[in-house]
Amino acid sequence: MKVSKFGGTSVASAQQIKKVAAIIKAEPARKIIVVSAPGKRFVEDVKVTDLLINLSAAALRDESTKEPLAQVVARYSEITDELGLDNTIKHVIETDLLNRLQADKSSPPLFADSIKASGEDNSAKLIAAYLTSIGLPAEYVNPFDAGLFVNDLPERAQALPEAYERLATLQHKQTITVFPGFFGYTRNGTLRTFERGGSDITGSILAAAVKAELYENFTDVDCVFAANPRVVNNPVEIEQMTYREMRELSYAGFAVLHDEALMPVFKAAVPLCIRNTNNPSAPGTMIVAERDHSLHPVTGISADSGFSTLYVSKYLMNREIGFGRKLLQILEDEAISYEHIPSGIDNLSVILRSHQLTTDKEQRIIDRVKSELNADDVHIRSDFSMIVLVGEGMNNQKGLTARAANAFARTGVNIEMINQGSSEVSLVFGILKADEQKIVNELYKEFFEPALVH
Ligand SMILES: Nc1ncnc2c1ncn2[C@@H]1O[C@H](COP(=O)(O)OP(=O)(O)O)[C@@H](O)[C@H]1O
Ligand SMILES: N[C@@H](CC(=O)OP(=O)(O)O)C(=O)O
Repeated sequence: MKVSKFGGTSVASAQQIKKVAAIIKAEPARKIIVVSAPGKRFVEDVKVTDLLINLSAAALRDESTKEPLAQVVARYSEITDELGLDNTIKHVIETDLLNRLQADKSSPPLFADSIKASGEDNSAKLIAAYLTSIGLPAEYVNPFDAGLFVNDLPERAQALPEAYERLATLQHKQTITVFPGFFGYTRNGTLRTFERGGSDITGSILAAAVKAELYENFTDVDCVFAANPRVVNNPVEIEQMTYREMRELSYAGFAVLHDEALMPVFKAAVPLCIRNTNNPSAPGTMIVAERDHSLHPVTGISADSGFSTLYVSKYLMNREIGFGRKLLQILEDEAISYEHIPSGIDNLSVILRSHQLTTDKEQRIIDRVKSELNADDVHIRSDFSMIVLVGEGMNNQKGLTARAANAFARTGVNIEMINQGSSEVSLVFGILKADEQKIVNELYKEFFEPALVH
C-alpha cells in the first residue's frame, strides 16, 4: 500500500485534479490519498490557505467577511463546475465555511486554525466526490474520526503516539481514503493545524501508521534539485538522498518538503519519494536510510532568510558558570527558540528565527542581558540568511571547508558565522541576506559544475 500526498499546486485547479485522479487510477496500491488546499495556479496567484488567513483575520477583527469569503467560495466553485460536479458539494463547502465563521472566537489562534483547516478539509471532500463521480471507490475520512490526535496548546501541534495506532486501521479500508492534510484534533475534539506546509507531515504520519511500502509526495517539480531551481539555473537532479540529508536541506529553504515530515517515515523505515504530478513518469527523488555517497561529498545547498543574531560579549565569559543557561532562560521567558550558538572565549551569538521577535521583546532581552548578566556589549541584528551545505560524504572529505571558503572569497562576501553541525552531514554559514543568491550560485559552481550527483 502507498500513501500519496498531493500538494497545493497539484490540486490548484480542475485540470490539476484530473491529473491527480489519473495518477491514483494508474496504481491500485495508491490507497491513501492526502490532499492540500488548492494552491497557486500561476506565480501571482493566491493560495486558498492565504485567502482563509485573510478571512479569519477579518472575522476576528469583526469586519465584514463577505468579500474574503466570496474569494474562497469562488475558488471551489470554479473547480467543481469544471469537474462537472453538481451543486451538492458546493453547498457542503459554503455551509461548512459559514458554520466555522460562527464558531467561538475566545481563542483567536484556535478560531484561525479551524478556518485555515477548512482549505484541506473541503479539498478532500471535493476530491473524494470527484473520484467517486469517475467510478473510483473513494471516501473522505475526517482526521478526528480516524484518530489523528495532537497535543494541546501552548505546544506546537504534533501527533500523539496513540494517533499512529488509531490511524493504522486505515489500511483495512476497501475504498480509497481521501484524507485532508495539515490538521488534527486534540483528544477533546479541538482542531489544530500543523505549521504552514504541514500536509507533508500528515502524509508522513499516515504512511508511518499503516507501514506503507512508500510515501509519495507529489508536487510541481520532477525531483529535488541540488539547489533551489528559482535561484540556480538548471540545477542537477538528486536521484537519491538520505533522510538526514533531506532533513538538513529542508531546515533551510528546500520548500519542497516540510522538515517535520521526515521523522515519522524515518522511524517507521518507510521510503519517501518526491514526484511530479505534471510529469508522473519521471522517477523523482528517493529518500532512503542509506546510500552510496562515495561519488560526491555534497548533495545539496540550501538557503533561507529570516534569521536574527543576538550578540553578547563579556570579558571572561568562558569562566562564568551558568552564563549560557541564564542567557537562554531570558529567551525561554520570551517563548523564543534558538537555531545555533556559535561562540568565542568572551562572546557568543544566538541565532534565531526573526519571526519570533517583536520590538518590545528585543528591548526586554537587551535590557535583561545588560542588567542581569552584566554584558559588556549586547545587540540584535536581523536580516541574516543561513546557507547550508549538506552531504553524507562531507565528513570524510578533506579540504571541503576550504573549498567553500574559497567560493565565498571569490564573491567578496563576508562570512558572519560558520557552524560545522554536530550532525556531521552539514556545514552552516551565516551571511547577510543581501548576499544570499550570489553565494548559493558560487557554491553551486564550486561543488556541482560539471559533476553529476548519483
Ligand atoms: N531544491 C529544491 N528542489 C526542488 N524544488 C525546490 C527546491 N527548493 C525549493 N523548491 C521549490 O519547492 C516547490 C514545491 O514545494 P511546494 O510549493 O510546497 O509544493 P506543493 O504545492 O506541492 O506543496 C517547487 O516548485 C520549487 O520551486
Ligand atoms: N495549505 C497549507 C498546508 C500545505 O501543506 O500546503 P502545500 O502542500 O500547498 O504546501 C499551506 O499552505 O501551508
